Amino acid sequence: MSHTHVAGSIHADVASAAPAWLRLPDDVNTLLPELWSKNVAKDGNGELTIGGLTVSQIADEVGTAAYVLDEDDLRQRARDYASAFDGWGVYYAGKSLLCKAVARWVTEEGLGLDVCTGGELAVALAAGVDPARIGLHGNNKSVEEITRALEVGVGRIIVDSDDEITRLIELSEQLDKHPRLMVRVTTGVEAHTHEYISTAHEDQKFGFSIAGGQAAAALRRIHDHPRLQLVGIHSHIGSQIFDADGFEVATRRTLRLHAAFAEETGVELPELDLGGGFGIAYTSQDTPSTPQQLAEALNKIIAAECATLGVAVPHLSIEPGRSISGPSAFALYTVGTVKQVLLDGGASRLYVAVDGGMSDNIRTALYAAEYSATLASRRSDAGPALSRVVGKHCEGGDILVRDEFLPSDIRPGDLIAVPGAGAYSRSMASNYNHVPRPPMVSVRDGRISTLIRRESIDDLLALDVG
Ligand SMILES: Cc1ncc(COP(=O)(O)O)c(C=O)c1O
Ligand SMILES: N[C@@H](CCCC[NH3+])C(=O)O
Repeated sequence: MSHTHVAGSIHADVASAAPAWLRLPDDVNTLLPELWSKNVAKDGNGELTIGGLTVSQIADEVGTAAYVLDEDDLRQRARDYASAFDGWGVYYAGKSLLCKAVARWVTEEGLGLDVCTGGELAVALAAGVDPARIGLHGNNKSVEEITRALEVGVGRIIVDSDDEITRLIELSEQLDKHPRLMVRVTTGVEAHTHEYISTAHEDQKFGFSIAGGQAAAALRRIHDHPRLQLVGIHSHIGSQIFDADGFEVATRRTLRLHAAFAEETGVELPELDLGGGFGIAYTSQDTPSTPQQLAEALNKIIAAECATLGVAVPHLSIEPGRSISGPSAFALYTVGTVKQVLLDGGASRLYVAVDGGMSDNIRTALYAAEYSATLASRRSDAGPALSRVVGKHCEGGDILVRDEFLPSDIRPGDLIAVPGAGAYSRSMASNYNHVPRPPMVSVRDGRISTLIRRESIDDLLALDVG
C-alpha cells in the first residue's frame, strides 16, 4: 500500500479496497436501525437525533468526544432479559459499563449486578445496590477485595483458584462469615470469537478445569468446609458470541459435573450460572439473537440434559453485559482532519481523524473489532468514499472504524457517530498521550444528564505529584 497523499477526486471504483462484507450503501445518509439504540433517528436535515435532541445540541452542551447513552434503550434491554429469562437470575455484567446511574437503572429493572474488582464493587455500593444482589468475580481477588465483599455480604463470590479458597477460609473465619460461593469452571469450549475474549479453552487464566479434575476437587473442598456455602457451578465461555453451539457444549459439560457431584455427595447444588457473552451487531455482518431466542435455546438444552442426567433443573442465572449496554450508546466525535490516501491498484481511502481514538475505544486496536460510523451533523449529497476513522494518538494502530463508507465530502467540523459504544469503551478507556477521558452523558425525553463528567487536564495533573 502506498501512503502518498493525493489531491483530487475519489477513484471511480470506490469499493475495490473494501472488505467483502462491507456493503456499498445506496445512500450514505441511511442508518442501519439494528446498529442503533431505539430512540436514535435522522431528522429532516439528515442530522442524527436521540430522544428528540440533535447531536449538534448535544455537542454544544457537552462537547466532543462524548459517549451518548439512551437511557430508555438500556432499561428496555435490561427488562427484555428479565422477562425472557423469567425465573432465572440475570446479573448485568458491570465490566461492560458501570457508573452509579447504570447500576441503579439495571437493578430498578429487576437485574442483579456482576462486579469483578473492588472498584466495581465500590460503584455498585455507592449506587445503593443491595449487596445480596451482587456477585463478585475475579481471578486474583485481593485480601482487601474479599474482606470488603464478606463485610458487606455480597450474594455470591465466584471462586477462581485454590489460593482464593484458602484466602476465603482464613478471612471467613476471621470475620465470622459463611459466604455463598460458586466455582468458575473451564469447560474446554473454543468459543468462536477473538482469542483474547474467549475464556473457556484450557490454556488461559480463568477457572478450574473440568477435564483436568480441578473443578471437581474445588467443589469438594468448598463443600467439605463448614465455613463455606457451595451454591453451584459457574461457566462463562467468552464474549461477542453468536453461535449457540459453544453455550450448548459448555452447558452439557457443566451439568455433567453438577450431576457427578450429586452422585458423589448426594447433594444437588441449588444454582448454575452460564455467564454472559451474547453478541451484538457492530456492523451489518453481525446477526445477534434476541433474549427470547437465547432463553428458549438455553431452557431447552438444560431441560433435556437434566432429564437425561436424572437431576432437577437448578436455579439458573446468566450475566449479560455487552448485549445490555453495548447498543445503547454511540460515541460522538468531531472531525479534525481528512486525508485522501492512494492505495495500490488506484483505489483510495479517506483517513478521517477525530478528537478521540484508541484511548476512548481500544477494541479496534486490541481485538481487530469492526465498527460502523455515520456522518451525524448533516445530510450529504456526495457519493460514498471508503473511509477509515482514526484518532489523535501517536500510534499507527489508533483506528476507531477500520472500514466504512462515509460521504466523500466529509470535512473538518462535521460530527461523526459510532454506534455500539456502550460496552467496553468507557470501561476500557485510558489516558494514553494524556488525553482526558470523554464524558458519558445520557439522554431521555429530550433531556441530557451527565453520568460521568469529562476528565480535565487538571484531573490528570492532580495525579502527578512528583
Ligand atoms: C464472568 C463473566 N461474566 C459476564 C461477562 C459479560 O460478558 P458480555 O459482556 O460479553 O455479556 C464476562 C465478560 O466476558 C465475564 O468474564
Ligand atoms: N473487553 C472485551 C470482552 C471481555 C469481557 C470480560 N470477560 C471486549 O471488549 O469485547
